[in-house]
Amino acid sequence: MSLQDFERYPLTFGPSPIHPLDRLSTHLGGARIWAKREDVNSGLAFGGNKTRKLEYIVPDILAQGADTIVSIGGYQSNHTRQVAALAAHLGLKAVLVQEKWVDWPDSVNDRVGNILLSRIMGAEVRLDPAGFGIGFKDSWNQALEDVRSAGGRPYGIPAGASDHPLGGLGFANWAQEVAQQEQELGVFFDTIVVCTVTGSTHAGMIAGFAGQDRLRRVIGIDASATLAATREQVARIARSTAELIGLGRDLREDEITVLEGWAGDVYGIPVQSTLDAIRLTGSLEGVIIDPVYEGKSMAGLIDLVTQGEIGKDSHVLYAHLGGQPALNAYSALFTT
Ligand SMILES: Cc1ncc(COP(=O)(O)O)c(CNC2(C(=O)O)CC2)c1O
Repeated sequence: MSLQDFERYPLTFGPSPIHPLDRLSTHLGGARIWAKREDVNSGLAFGGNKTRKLEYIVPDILAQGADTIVSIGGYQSNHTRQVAALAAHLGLKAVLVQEKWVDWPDSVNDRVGNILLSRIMGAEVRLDPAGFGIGFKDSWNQALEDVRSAGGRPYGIPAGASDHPLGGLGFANWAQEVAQQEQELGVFFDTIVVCTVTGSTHAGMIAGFAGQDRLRRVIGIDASATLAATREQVARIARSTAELIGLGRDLREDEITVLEGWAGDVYGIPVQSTLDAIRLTGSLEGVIIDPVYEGKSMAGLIDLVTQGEIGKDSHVLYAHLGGQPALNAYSALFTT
């Protein structure tokens, strides 16, 4: 089998754009930094990395004749918002379990940003007091059972669409798309930097790039603050995806890199480096990143470039995976 053997249901406009971040690169005085923009990849409710993953899951949803998609995330989950958009697009129902993944002192957490959008798109939003975790949750299983009991035909998508058998294909395809765009741009991105939480974005990239001729580093920046669990999940999904697409060899340990240091103590709570990265990227490039995910991966990129871990001669590609709607739940951090 190869990636081309898997049906993809297009939800994106086509290849997501790649552009240089030259003011940021000059400011940091090191590698040339570029961004690949999943935050503008689709017309479905601001798109994002999950929309790419869902392209490979839709054929299975349709083949199973499901009438309701059931998924899970935190109150400000970008994933569940993208599932709501997909359900609306396909004419299906959506049941979204939104757990209290972030103990954030703002009264609007469950009323603005992503959860607001999901409600607008007609999803059934179920608030649940359970805390953060990237594994399978009882609340999700219960939601599936409830749909069945009501006579519905549910299709379950786990958190982040990561621990789904097809969850890594979207970003294995992303890796092929990057190789194509490098030809057009006349550049080679020796380093990729990506935020990692439930893992299949990063894992798909690892599997996709592993089959290419030129070696490159794919650096995951942990934003889960549950590093061991995320490292295990990335490795497991990368290996299963590599097998699905017929890589034909085992992945080496050095192909699976998840770095800690920018997640802070708990998932979903920005730390100073997160806020600094958000303001720097915003003020130098007019590019908006969020406090839960991309602000943490950009903080990692900034340190790796300024410390020379990513060399001055490198071209580093920053995966901007979306996430901006959640900023509305963190507005108290940006009052000046
Ligand atoms: C904007 C953004 N950037 C990076 C990530 C991390 O991707 P992975 O979960 O595939 O590792 C998310 C995930 N979000 C989750 C969600 O529920 O939104 C799955 C956690 C993301 O939304």
